[in-house]
Amino acid sequence: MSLKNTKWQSFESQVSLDQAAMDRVERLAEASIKVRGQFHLVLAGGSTPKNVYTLLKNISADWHKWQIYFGDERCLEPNHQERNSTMAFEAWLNHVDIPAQNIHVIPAELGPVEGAHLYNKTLSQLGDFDLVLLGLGEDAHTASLFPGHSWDNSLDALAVFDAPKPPPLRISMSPARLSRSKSVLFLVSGIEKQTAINQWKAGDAIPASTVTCNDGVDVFCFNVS
Ligand SMILES: O=C1O[C@H](COP(=O)(O)O)[C@@H](O)[C@H](O)[C@H]1O
Repeated sequence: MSLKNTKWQSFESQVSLDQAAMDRVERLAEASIKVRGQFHLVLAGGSTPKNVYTLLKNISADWHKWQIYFGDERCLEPNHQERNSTMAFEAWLNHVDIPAQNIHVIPAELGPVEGAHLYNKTLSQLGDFDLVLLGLGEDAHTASLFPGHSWDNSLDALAVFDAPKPPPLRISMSPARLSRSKSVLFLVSGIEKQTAINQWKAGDAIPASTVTCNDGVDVFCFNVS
């Protein structure tokens, strides 16, 4: 995507980044619920968003109007500690009143092919998201879109077989599906991600830069510049 359309914001501390991200989610939820009666949010996995999710469990929100999706999942048993959904449930979703049927977990325990097939069915009935949260790996991957892989952008959910970061079997939303959102927000913390940020800012074709948004992609950074 055009770098001009990427809005970089640096924070002085992890706490201030987490607070700003929580505020952004809360504000967009209120706005979406006001306009369309619902808020469709895609969650990032990994470790970076965990504090934001922990903060979100304490806000006051119209939880029944939230719909939750996952940008990617690792093909492991339900409740496995390495699953992205397990982290989100433990940090946040188990503690608020979002109805279970509004939380659309990727059925990754079925394996990449069957799981992606079923998640494609879930997503095919759906319009655009209101907010997509994403992270950035040291190798510049986002969701489970890894450098050197190719993606079928005609699909919403993709089977991933050879992720270089364990586990190798995963399911990911495609760049096209992640780009179907009113807002996109990346959360990036840690000096180990500096190389990936340099590549992104240099305009290299990295997975993170395949996700676009009409209103521009926001990138919240701490400890990278
Ligand atoms: O494996 C994954 O990694 C990325 C980055 O994770 P982080 O621990 O560096 O924050 C994450 O965005 C993705 O959802 C996850 O599956």
